Amino acid sequence: MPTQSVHHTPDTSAAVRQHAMRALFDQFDSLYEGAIAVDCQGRISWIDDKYMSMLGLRDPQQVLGRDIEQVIPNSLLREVIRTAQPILLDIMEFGQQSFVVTRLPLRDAGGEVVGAVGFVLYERLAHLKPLVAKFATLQQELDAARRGLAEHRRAKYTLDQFVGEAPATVEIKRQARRAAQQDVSVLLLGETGTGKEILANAIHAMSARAGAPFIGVNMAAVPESLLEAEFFGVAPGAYTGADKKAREGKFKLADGGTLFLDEIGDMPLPVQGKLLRVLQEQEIELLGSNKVLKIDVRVIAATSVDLPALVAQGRFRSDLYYRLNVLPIQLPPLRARLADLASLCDALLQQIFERNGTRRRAVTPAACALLARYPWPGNVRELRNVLERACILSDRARLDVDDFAAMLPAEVNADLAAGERAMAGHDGAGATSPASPAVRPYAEALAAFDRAIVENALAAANGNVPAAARLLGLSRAAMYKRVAALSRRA
Ligand SMILES: Nc1ncnc2c1ncn2[C@@H]1O[C@H](COP(=O)(O)OP(=O)(O)OP(=O)(O)O)[C@@H](O)[C@H]1O
Repeated sequence: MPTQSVHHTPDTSAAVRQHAMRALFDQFDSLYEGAIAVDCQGRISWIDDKYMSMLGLRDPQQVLGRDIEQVIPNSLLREVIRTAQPILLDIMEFGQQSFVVTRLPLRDAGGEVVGAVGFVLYERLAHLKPLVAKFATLQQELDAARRGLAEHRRAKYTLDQFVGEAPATVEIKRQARRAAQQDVSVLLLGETGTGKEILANAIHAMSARAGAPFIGVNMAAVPESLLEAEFFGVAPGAYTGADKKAREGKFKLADGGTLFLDEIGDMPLPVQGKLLRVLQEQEIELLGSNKVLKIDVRVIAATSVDLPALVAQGRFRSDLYYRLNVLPIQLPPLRARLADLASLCDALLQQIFERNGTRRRAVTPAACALLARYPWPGNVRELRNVLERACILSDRARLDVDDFAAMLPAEVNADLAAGERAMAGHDGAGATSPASPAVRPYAEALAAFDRAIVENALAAANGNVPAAARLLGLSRAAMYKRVAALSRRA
């Protein structure tokens, strides 16, 4: 078949184009729900009646001349002017509604962008409905994920979860309540596993910041090279080859809430300087940009090391130490509040029961007496580990002395046996005999305990230090320090 071609003169082309434009405009006029135009500075220059009624406005004078974002916060008309490019199809949120919109730049006779016009096409285009429905589902999923994340960032613990009634524990709780009422830095001091993180959570949960996030960073767990990015965030494309997207730092995530800095003694000196500046100025600078962000964060720091000693050695900045040490709270080790042992066992066994779903256990008074003879270098965390292991190894509902004996150093059991013999008068030398093998100078006995505990754990872990640290509920750093100290003493 011969192909037929139609030739148009320039005159007929222009006429067809004009006709098509008119038809398109007539069609378009009945299709859109509202239209708005802005000038080249993003100020509203025109709005039609339909858009006015969608926005609940009566008089155009209420909006004419105002910045577009003041009336339609999510408008991208300014972006259209900046790029001189249309956004042909988009979904724009307005309050609870989602509008399907199209945005076009407006040009003058010379082609210069002099403004932009936006149309709302919502629902008139039936084939967009599945897209809108999909968008609504995704939006709901995103909202749910955001709620979940916010929930996750709330404080996990309250003061009720800080178990104990010993006078020292009651005093700590009193200090925590006071700290919650004051919006100042708090420094929690205490050996590993004494409950510093629980207390930090509880202070946040009782403070005016309770509705905002509680964000924790453990200085010992983040490699030094990543700490700054972790804290302050990264600007988009800050590094070549790195994430092109911006990454929010912990300070930004904690904005309005509390930032918990665990093991602050492990913070490298350069980061200490930056932290001090942030605390003083309450603003952060994203890595890879000179953009400064205002933030409002309360810091609770914690340490298990002697910070003044680090200051004296030049490993911790004294100005930062004073800045953090506004309100210090000293958490005593478990061995100094043995009156809490029974209620701690009870609460921890309840937690283990809830988590593992096995039978609910208790500890006999005799077993509690045995546990009280152990100095607990890993404190409550170690107690929890020991109870958890006993629950795995024993079938008894009431855990007894022999359920724990194998887990504790021989010295603890020997002391108990000697004590029992002495009480029963079977050692031939009388209950108060000074020659009893169990009695020796406190420091010497403690050192022997320490050695036995570490050796015991190392043997159980086949010499693997991190595994032994886990068994004892100690941090790896704390365990390495103990092993080094023992080999120095040996
Ligand atoms: N008073 C307490 N009541 C109940 N549980 C406690 C208490 N103190 C500590 N724990 C438990 O012991 C474990 C260690 O507590 P936490 O992490 O708060 O200690 P920490 O002092 O922050 O330790 P680290 O210095 O090693 O980070 C957690 O499982 C916690 O639930």
